[in-house]
Amino acid sequence: MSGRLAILGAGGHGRVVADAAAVGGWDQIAFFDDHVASAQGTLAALLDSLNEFDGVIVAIGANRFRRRAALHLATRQAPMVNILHPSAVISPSARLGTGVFAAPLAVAGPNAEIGDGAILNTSSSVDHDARIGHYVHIAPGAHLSGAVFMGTGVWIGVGSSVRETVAIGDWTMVGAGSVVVRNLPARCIAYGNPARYRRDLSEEELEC
Ligand SMILES: CC(=O)SCCNC(=O)CCNC(=O)[C@H](O)C(C)(C)COP(=O)(O)OP(=O)(O)OC[C@H]1O[C@@H](n2cnc3c(N)ncnc32)[C@H](O)[C@@H]1OP(=O)(O)O
Repeated sequence: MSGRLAILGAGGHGRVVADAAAVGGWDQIAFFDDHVASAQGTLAALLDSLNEFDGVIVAIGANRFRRRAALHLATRQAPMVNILHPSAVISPSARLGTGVFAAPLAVAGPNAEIGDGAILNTSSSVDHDARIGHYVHIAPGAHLSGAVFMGTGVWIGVGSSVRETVAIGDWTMVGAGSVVVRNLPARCIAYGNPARYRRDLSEEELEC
């Protein structure tokens, strides 16, 4: 894919997405961010200049903020695209939503379903028949076995693994290095080996 790409989010994750986009052939890349002075402009500026871009992706690591921004852009018919690093291995039978990012060495297996705005971060894997909801983040080095189910906005911490067929409810955060062997409810924090429910997410955490 070549052309002009707008990335909303000029932080560390945005730069990872930009690297993948450049390797993948996008030749002009502009950052937009409300909080980074070096960005070309704010979200408002991006909304005003959408017709200058061939593609737009939201590169905000926090799942709720990424979702909010993507839904806002969708109301303005932004040309949302997926950025898949050329070293990512996506099965031909996997189904990807829009605004998906697959980092270097990420894998999505046969018949996997990856929701809008999901992040498959560096060297993570999502195996066959898994269903990954919208705005999920699979952090670097996390591995999901076959036929797992992740609700909207789930966060799987760096280096974690999830046993086959396990289901995790919306917005739940699984801590770094966890081993998930049982289903987890929505809107909670869980971690450890085996991963256990620790507490519910606070209203404040659910807002960020
Ligand atoms: C490219 C990128 O960088 S992507 C980013 C990748 N980063 C991640 O995946 C990080 C995921 N986040 C975590 O693991 C966090 O520790 C969370 C969300 C699980 C918990 O965060 P908090 O609620 O703030 O917990 P906090 O740091 O206060 O720790 C509370 C206790 O839990 C323990 N704890 C926290 N996380 C873990 C974990 N993953 N495994 C085991 N114990 C943990 C702490 O040691 C502490 O124990 P103590 O009370 O005995 O001292």
